[in-house]
Amino acid sequence: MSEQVNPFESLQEQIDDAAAHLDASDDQLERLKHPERVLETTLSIEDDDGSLATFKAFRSQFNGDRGPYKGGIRYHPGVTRDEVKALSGWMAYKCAVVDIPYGGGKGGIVIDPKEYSAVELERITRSFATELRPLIGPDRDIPAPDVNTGQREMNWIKDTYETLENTTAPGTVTGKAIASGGSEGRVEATGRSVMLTAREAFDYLGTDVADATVAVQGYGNAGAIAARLLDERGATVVAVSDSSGAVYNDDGLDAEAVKDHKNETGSVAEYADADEELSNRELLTLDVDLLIPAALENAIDADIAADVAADVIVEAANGPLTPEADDVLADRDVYVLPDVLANAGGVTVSYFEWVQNRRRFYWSEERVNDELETVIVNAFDGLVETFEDRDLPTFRMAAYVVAIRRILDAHEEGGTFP
Ligand SMILES: NC(=O)C1=CN([C@@H]2O[C@H](COP(=O)(O)OP(=O)(O)OC[C@H]3O[C@@H](n4cnc5c(N)ncnc54)[C@H](OP(=O)(O)O)[C@@H]3O)[C@@H](O)[C@H]2O)C=CC1
Ligand SMILES: O=C(O)CCC(=O)C(=O)O
Repeated sequence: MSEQVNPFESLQEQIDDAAAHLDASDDQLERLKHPERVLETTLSIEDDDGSLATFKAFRSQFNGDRGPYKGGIRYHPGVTRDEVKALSGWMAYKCAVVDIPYGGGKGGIVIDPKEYSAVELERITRSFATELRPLIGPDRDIPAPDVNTGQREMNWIKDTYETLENTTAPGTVTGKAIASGGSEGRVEATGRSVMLTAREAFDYLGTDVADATVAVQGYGNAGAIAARLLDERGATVVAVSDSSGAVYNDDGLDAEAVKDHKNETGSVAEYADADEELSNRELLTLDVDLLIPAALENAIDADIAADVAADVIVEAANGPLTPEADDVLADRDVYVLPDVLANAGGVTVSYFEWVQNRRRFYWSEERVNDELETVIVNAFDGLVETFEDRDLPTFRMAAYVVAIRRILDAHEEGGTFP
């Protein structure tokens, strides 16, 4: 991955590009290029050997014009302040694209969780939750899972918050286990919106995703579930990867069996039914119909973009293309369905979870999936309408035009507090 591209600068460049297509002043747009506030803190815990261990951690609250800040918490050694700021901005634009009543936030801890025991991770998470407590809450800022976090971490955050506040407030955090007030369908939601976006995109282009060959980079929550749902629809998933490598089978991989293999061994590598192992670059430049980057930012730079052979890219990850790669792919007429639409299923079902928590009334999985489909299809249709009516260069630009207008409208309606 190209280290030198700063995701926060990429986000700001995207807003600058959108400016040409918007009726908004420079000052209005400047406000939408920076977070409203960022918490930077150092967590310290006693590790299993009794020594002190410290970790840098961040929470960025980007924009709250449309509702409480909302977004995941990432555990990764590559987390930086600027990465978290960028991810919080993409959350604000994403929530506006799918028109759910949230602003954008994101958090992260600089840690490789694979190096710590479950007990240590619980201490670290509870320490972070304690630092976050004054900032979060069901009407302030609502964390959720991201890379290397899931139900377990969300349950710990909820429990810490509720204990310190002496209350029950399950809507303080989403992506919880069902027994802790989670929603049916949340675990699958991000992969489901990737599948729905791919389905709609192929339909728009006059083909059927069921006939598509697919490569997926990243085999965690977003990537593995998108692969499974596409496999179930009849698409042929020929290649998948994780941080240890990539596997390929010309006749198609069984997405669920690859996941079982990864659960057993920790990696997709050496999956028995693979014809061959590929490098990361080989996977990203495979001659497939659909490429799904589902790992981290900057996975595809201009150099790789020049060799991408897929017709359609659906961004499951946040910010997987550098701005230069975006330009190269637009010039080459590769259709890119942007992250702020394609992976918005996660935050959409988080919104459903929050609604259910507030009403203390829980929905069936069928209802969750139906309502998610309506949100994603409506957002897709709105984006296509803007793309065509305004003759915009990319779907990403259409998404920013829609989202920025919605955020500015909310801000203007709110008036000015001196
Ligand atoms: N979880 C969610 O609800 C949402 C997630 N997203 C975005 O989706 C992306 C993935 O998140 P998520 O699936 O939750 O995270 P996970 O931690 O569940 O999975 C991340 C996957 O990416 C793999 N990976 C990491 N580095 C590389 C690399 N260099 N090459 C190939 N694979 C790599 C990891 O490999 P390994 O398993 O070997 O570590 C893992 O399989 C992120 O951009 C996230 O922000 C967006 C919306 C919602
Ligand atoms: O579910 C959520 O609130 C946010 C998920 C997330 O972090 C993302 O969409 O990038």
